[in-house]
Amino acid sequence: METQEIDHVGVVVENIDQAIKFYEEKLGMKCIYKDVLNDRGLKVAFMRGKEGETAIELLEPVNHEDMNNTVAKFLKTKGQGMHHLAVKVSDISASLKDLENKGLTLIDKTPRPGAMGHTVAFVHPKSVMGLLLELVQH
Ligand SMILES: C[C@@H](C(=O)O)C(=O)SCCNC(=O)CCNC(=O)[C@H](O)C(C)(C)COP(=O)(O)OP(=O)(O)OC[C@H]1O[C@@H](n2cnc3c(N)ncnc32)[C@H](O)[C@@H]1OP(=O)(O)O
Repeated sequence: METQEIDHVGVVVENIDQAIKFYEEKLGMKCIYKDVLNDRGLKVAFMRGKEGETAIELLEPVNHEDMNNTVAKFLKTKGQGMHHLAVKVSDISASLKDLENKGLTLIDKTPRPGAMGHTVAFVHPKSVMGLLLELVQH
């Protein structure tokens, strides 16, 4: 597969509204998108700098006690912080097939809808040197 660019870095936070305020006031970033993904049990917000295209995706679980929610589980066990790296690709299905052929472990065998109307799929951190990798196709 070919990575087009780093799309975003996922960061898990305790309180998304406080986090947005922090990124705006302390780091001078702008919130370009905010949503609640009810099917995923997640509140998400995308933050961007003045010139860059690469975003920070803030993630807060809707229900912090739901240990079936991977983000709630992450928050409980590891605390706030970096969660995943998302790279943009032009053909996500072909990229998944390529990674599988190269021996990487796919979490999502087929792409699914993600935030901002994009299509996404995750690759297991155990097969990416400890990094939870997300493929994104716009
Ligand atoms: C909206 C959408 C979008 O962008 O559009 C999103 O962002 S959704 C963002 C949220 N969705 C996702 O993250 C979906 C993909 N993620 C997953 O399916 C899960 O989080 C897994 C990565 C499979 C981990 O789940 P699991 O229940 O197995 O967790 P676990 O706590 O038992 O962890 C198993 C092993 O993986 C490691 N591990 C867990 N989460 C990790 C992470 N974020 N980065 C790196 N390593 C991680 C643990 O330390 C552990 O290693 P040891 O065994 O060495 O202790």
